[in-house]
Amino acid sequence: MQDGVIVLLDRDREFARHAASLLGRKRPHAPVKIAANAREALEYVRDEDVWVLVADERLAEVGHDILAQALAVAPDLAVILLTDEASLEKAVQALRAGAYDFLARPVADGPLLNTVGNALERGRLLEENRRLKRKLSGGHGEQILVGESPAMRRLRSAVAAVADADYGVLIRGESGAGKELVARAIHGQSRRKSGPFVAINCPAIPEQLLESELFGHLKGAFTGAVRERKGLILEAQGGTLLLDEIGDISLATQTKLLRCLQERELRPLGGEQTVRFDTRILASTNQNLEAKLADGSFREDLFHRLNVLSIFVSPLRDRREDIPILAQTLLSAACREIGLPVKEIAPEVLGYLATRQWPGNVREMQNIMRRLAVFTEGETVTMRAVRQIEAGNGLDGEDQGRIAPYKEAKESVLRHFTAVYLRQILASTRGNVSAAARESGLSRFALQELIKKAGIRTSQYR
Ligand SMILES: Nc1ncnc2c1ncn2[C@@H]1O[C@H](COP(=O)(O)OP(=O)(O)OP(=O)(O)O)[C@@H](O)[C@H]1O
Repeated sequence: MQDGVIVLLDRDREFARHAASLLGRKRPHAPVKIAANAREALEYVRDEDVWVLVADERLAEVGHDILAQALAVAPDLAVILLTDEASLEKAVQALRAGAYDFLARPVADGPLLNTVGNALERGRLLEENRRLKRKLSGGHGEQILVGESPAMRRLRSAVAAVADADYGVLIRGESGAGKELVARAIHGQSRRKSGPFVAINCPAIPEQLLESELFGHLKGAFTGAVRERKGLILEAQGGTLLLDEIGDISLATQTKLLRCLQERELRPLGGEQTVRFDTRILASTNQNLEAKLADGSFREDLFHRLNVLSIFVSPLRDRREDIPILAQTLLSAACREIGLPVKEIAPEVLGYLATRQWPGNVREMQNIMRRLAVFTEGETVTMRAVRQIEAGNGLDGEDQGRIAPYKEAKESVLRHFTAVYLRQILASTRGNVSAAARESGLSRFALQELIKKAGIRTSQYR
């Protein structure tokens, strides 16, 4: 993988040329540019993915001006100042002004290579950091309950009312209606908000493992327990645990859960000692628990423990006025998730979505918006795109039902893939083609050709 650019700006042209050739040989992953003056250096910083600027402090004209200007454009830039004398005062001045380091003349090859090498290493770490951040964004961090229908307003008031009570809350509603989001909102508005929020989807865990997931186990507690495990109730210590889809847990686990909720302490599998915990337990279900109470498959005493307070999340069909704002919010989030510019939804699409059936509720809408974000070519989502998506075809589906010849179908897939890929990478490098070339492993020229062919304007991403 290539590093970012190194820019050299020195009044001593001879030294600049020597430094460029030395760095070119010893730090071959970083392109080196010699700037003729401060203005040109700043242009490089603005237009290219510059990681390191080695600048003559005297060329900076008025003191550290170039430093301030360069850092204003690229706050992560490492500026190495070349000073005329090695004095503590100089060093302190430069570092205070935001320089990464300084080198006193005459600059020997060793210190130059070391200092620039360290700055490049820092650039790599920053880049990696940005990459991880991009990956992580789109998590549940700032999600809020969107919607202005009376049902949604009532839901938000209910969340606010129960948030601080610290009792159990049973959150009911159809699948995909937003029960987990409500649980997160309760946690986020409670005094436990700085503690962890943990959710466990109970039916997804095999019955014999659920107890150890919840209460933890000691090493050797059962075959396969090769090391001690804490259990989710303790992992959510100081915070909130959501038991998602509580309806189907076995009577044995129900009994253990009830005891632990009553005593506020638990005993890990294979352990003798009990451990006290301070975790708020919320539960959700899309089932008719009353019917389960009646046929004895759910314990009444546990039901009352979990259901001290109860919140109902209505299905999307009962709050259709929320559909347009939800659709736009979910589409924007999906675009951000994959690093594309935010798209708009055409009015006739909003009209259609508002009348459509939503058996999978908000989750179904989220899936559709994610697909539309990827497969919509322009800035606006049209009915044509929606029809393609709903026909289970994210591609050029003008002739539904027709099987295209292999070559044509492959090209169509490739064209879509390339367009999505280019948009994604340009968004992540904010339209910087050199950085995009580096990240993609393509040459700048090849990338530029692809961009041209796809009819994408890079300026749109700056
Ligand atoms: N009012 C809302 N505003 C914004 N996003 C929402 C809203 N309701 C649901 N979502 C989003 O829709 C998706 C499905 O919601 P969630 O997982 O909370 O549903 P659920 O009822 O817990 O589903 P399940 O019963 O299948 O577990 C989530 O990504 C959630 O963030």
